[in-house]
Amino acid sequence: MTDDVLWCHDLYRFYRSGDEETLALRGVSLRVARGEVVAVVGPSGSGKSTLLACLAGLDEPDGGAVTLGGERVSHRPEAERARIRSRRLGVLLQYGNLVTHLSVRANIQLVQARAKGERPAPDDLLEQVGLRERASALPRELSGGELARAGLAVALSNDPDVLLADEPTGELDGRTEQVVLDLIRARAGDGRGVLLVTHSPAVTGIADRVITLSDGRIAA
Ligand SMILES: Nc1ncnc2c1ncn2[C@@H]1O[C@H](COP(=O)(O)OP(=O)(O)OP(=O)(O)O)[C@@H](O)[C@H]1O
Repeated sequence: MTDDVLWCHDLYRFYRSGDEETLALRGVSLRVARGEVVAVVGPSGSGKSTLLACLAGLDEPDGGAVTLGGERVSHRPEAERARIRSRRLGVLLQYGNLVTHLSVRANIQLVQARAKGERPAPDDLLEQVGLRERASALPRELSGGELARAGLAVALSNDPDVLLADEPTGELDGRTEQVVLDLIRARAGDGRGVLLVTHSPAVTGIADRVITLSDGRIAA
């Protein structure tokens, strides 16, 4: 029994277009232990988003394996990957994880309808991110900072073992950034884990470990 809440071994991902082949991941292995926040940094094009998508089971690696909370997600049919994601994973993506025609509260309820087990009350989640008053708002009615916090509430609404986030603080002002970072850091308590992809020193500042990707590999 491993203590790792997220684990990947020897991940490879190739992209082909015509005769061109890009090796986006070249044998990436990493682990996130329970209670740990890990940040992944690296220059543009180094493979960070590809790695995040493979870890989330949103993309299928060409080689290697991924496990989430001890369950293998790689090399499984999409329906099974979706089931594991809905129970174990929260994903916060740079370009939003909200359904545009649903209110913030309805977005949370949508994720919760697919998840099993203990689920936090939507209004409690919104209270935590300081958006209780905006529960009925549509995503387009929110400011950038409110949208980031709503995205975090949605990512946490299935009470996930693992939170994966791509540039979670984007363009936020300093105060909102701190609120979001405090919530993410707190998320790694209770035996859960967080993996963040970022360019921001403020974000790497909350990490227990920082991993550098370079040209699809983990740099020494
Ligand atoms: N769908 C795709 N088809 C072809 N090549 C792709 C595709 N997605 C990514 N790539 C290539 O794979 C490599 C890794 O891209 P990726 O988006 O993972 O990097 P990144 O580190 O997240 O970059 P950034 O910091 O700019 O977001 C790049 O060379 C990119 O051009």
